[in-house]
Amino acid sequence: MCNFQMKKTSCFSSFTIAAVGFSAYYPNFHLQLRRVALLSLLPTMDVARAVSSKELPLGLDPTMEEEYASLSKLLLEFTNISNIDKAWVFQSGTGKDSKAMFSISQPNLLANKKRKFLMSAYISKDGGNSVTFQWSSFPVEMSGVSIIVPSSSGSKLLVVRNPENGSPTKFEIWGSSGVEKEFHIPQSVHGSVYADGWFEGVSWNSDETLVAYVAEEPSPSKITFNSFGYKSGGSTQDSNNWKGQGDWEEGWGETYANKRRPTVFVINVDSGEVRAVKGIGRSLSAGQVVWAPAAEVSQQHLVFVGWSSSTRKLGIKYCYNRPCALYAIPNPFNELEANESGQRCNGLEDSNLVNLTRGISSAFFPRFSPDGKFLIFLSARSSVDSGAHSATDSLHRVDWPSDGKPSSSVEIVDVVPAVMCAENDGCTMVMSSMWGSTQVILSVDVLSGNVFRITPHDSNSSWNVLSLDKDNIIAVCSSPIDVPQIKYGCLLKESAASAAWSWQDVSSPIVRCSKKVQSLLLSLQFSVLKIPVRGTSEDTLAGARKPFEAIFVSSNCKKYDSCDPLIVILHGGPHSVSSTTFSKSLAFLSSIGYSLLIVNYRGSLGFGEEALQSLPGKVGSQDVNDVLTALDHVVELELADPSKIAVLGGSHGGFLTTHLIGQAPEKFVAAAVRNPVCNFELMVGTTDIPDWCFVEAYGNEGKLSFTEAPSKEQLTLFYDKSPISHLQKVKTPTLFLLGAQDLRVPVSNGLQYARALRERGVEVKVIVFPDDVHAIERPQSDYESFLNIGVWFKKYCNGPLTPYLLPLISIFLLLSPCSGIKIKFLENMSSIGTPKGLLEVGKFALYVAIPIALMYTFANNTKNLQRVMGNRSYVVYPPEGPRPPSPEEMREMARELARKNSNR
Ligand SMILES: CC(=O)N[C@@H](C)C(=O)N[C@@H](C)C(=O)O
Repeated sequence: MCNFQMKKTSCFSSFTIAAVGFSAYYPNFHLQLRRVALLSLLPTMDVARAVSSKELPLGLDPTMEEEYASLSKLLLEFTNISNIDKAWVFQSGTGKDSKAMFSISQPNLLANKKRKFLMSAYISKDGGNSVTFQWSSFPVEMSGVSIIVPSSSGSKLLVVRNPENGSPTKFEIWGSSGVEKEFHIPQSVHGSVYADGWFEGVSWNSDETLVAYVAEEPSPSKITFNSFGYKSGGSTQDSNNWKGQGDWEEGWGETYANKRRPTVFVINVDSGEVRAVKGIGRSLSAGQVVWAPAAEVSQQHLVFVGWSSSTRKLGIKYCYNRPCALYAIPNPFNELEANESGQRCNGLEDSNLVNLTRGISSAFFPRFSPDGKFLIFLSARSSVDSGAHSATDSLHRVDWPSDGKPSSSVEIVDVVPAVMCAENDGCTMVMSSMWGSTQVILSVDVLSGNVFRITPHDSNSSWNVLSLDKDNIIAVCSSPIDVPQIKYGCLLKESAASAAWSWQDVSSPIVRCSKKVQSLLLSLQFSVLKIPVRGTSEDTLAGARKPFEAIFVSSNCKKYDSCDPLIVILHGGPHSVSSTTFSKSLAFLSSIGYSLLIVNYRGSLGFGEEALQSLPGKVGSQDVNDVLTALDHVVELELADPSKIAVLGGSHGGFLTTHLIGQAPEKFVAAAVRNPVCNFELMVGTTDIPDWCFVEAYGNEGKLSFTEAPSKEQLTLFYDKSPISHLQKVKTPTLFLLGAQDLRVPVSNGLQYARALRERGVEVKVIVFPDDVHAIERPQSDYESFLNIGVWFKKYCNGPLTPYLLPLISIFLLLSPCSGIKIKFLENMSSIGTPKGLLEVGKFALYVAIPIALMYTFANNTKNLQRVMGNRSYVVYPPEGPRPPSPEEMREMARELARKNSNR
């Protein structure tokens, strides 16, 4: 097994490779007072507000206040669950045992930041395949830390603290007994170190004396004015002068507002000297830097990814379709070559800069094999060439020259090409990757391209690599109903073809949840449903005819005769995927009495390129129909009650949600959207990715017709394909959650649609988060969003009166109208043998039977009982009566249904 590590998301689609120091680090949030602008557009609420405006805060629905309070408590318990972000393993001197360090995060709601901490464990092996983890007693908080990266020997730890308010960036070098060195790098040298998970790259060289990293270039000097006008030469700012703005410079869009160009620096960790890597022209944004192997340290090169931007920089977040290449450049501490570079290039590209991947439109996540023989990288060329923002990635290899001197004529070998049509033959992919709706761990032989799925084939849970411990794997496994669990995987047989892995549960104190959350999760079940495609045409390629998937989460203590309300959940992109990974917010929704139908409609990642590419040009129809097909499927299986269906989606998922309430207005009792795309025509002129509107609306030819100045005809098509064109039919009450700083789907899209619904008298509630971007994931905003989603759906799916209705009707029937019948019945007792008497007996039986049946249904419906009596405590009653269908039974029912459908 190759002992270098790669991981994450979607081998059919987008792999990412996580080596040391490269993963989802959360930017250092600034402490802010929460300012949530809440704009209620609900006309019917005005009366209620008039009554209780003194007592209730703005936007709180008086009829739902109790619900709001109880759900807010439960949501806190879900929110507090920790997340394992990364792990590193260090070998002990004896080589037998090892030590692991885990980086963990947890929302800190009061500070509105992520709390980050480290937890260590000593791993001892018993000689067989069994391991024991001895954990440190407490985690250690890393406050104000942007990045931590241990050196490969594990003897040094780099800690980077990014500046707030223009102060210097702090670099700390820690040893086992404390801080050994601390360096402050002023803004005149560079700005913040990139810690975004994309441009980000931090790499120790082999003798652990230098660290290469990516940071914002220093601010350019600005034009100065004083009371005489323009002042040539500039000066520091004081009360006698002021700085002009100068030219506006394009940025990389969403989440990169106000970030300066990423470029490469190297710091000497002994002296603290920092050198910018010379020779990278201004038209290149650089990221993901790593050291290349070399026979001598003085000859070392750096390899990095360069994104060229001679024209407009289009948004790069979630967009793998931006062309990029791998470059090699000499180490700036190699005096001779660096000085020559500096003199030669003068800010332009240098002849020492070698483009290693000329023959391919995309190359990123470079990693070297431990023996230094291979450079492995990913390519999103399917995305670049088609224009789809994310598509099926491929894996490539370059044989690194033995003299360590890179050349642009290296041959690029395809190790794992993009998968066109997903097959179920068991071993198609690489590393940690999406496999349909589940994330699996795969191993690949980079020479032969052989790929093995090494996580259990019968597991519907999602698995992710955290770190390698020599040839063993530390992984994390979770599902919609199981919080993340650490697993330790050992290779049982070396023979690659029959590679078998044993996976051991590692007990850990990290991901603990409250007893209440545990008991709620125990009452849930989930399965992955295969949904047969409806309405294909002759042009539909094989990969787009295959069933797509939906994850179905439901209560396991429910009876056949009643269904919980269902929330249809729709991911964005559209080329992303909802996996079976644990999600705190979705687990919260399923725990408060909803079934979830999480649809991976065609176009999602993880199902092969043909299925994915079937969507561009057909958004608003093919994806909408897939969702309706999935919905009909669960209704036919009697897993959902068609009168209690809500829908929730963000971004493109919000596009689908608003399309669904317009195109199928009878089907949904409530909807909630997060930064929804409601109007392409408006979006195309305001978003950071106008090319996305062209590709999704027109299909792949949209890549060619993309222009910054759309024609009247193009704008008309954009309107016609948008949810706003179905607005007149909408009647579903809809909750809008909007981030005011969203550059991807600017807030105007959601606001325009919400205002138009209000104008038509549809119930609408809008919450705008003033400091949030597209993802609305700052802790307080995320919390308030899902609390409101829970309450909104409660209000419309099972409003406060619903659970009381059955017993009320029963009592009414038993007591009032029945009395007359009872008297008549008694009066007619004498004539019981006559037809008239028999009629009265019949009527009497009916009037008694109906309420008794209603009461019986009500009493048997443990969920209703729970809602009436247990809303505050969330007691889960043990199941009574027949068991609900198990996931396997559900699958069998689905197969049966598919057989019936195909016979029709
Ligand atoms: C490419 C992209 O950002 N598309 C948006 C419209 C979108 O749907 N975004 C996804 C990634 C989201 O979930 O926010």
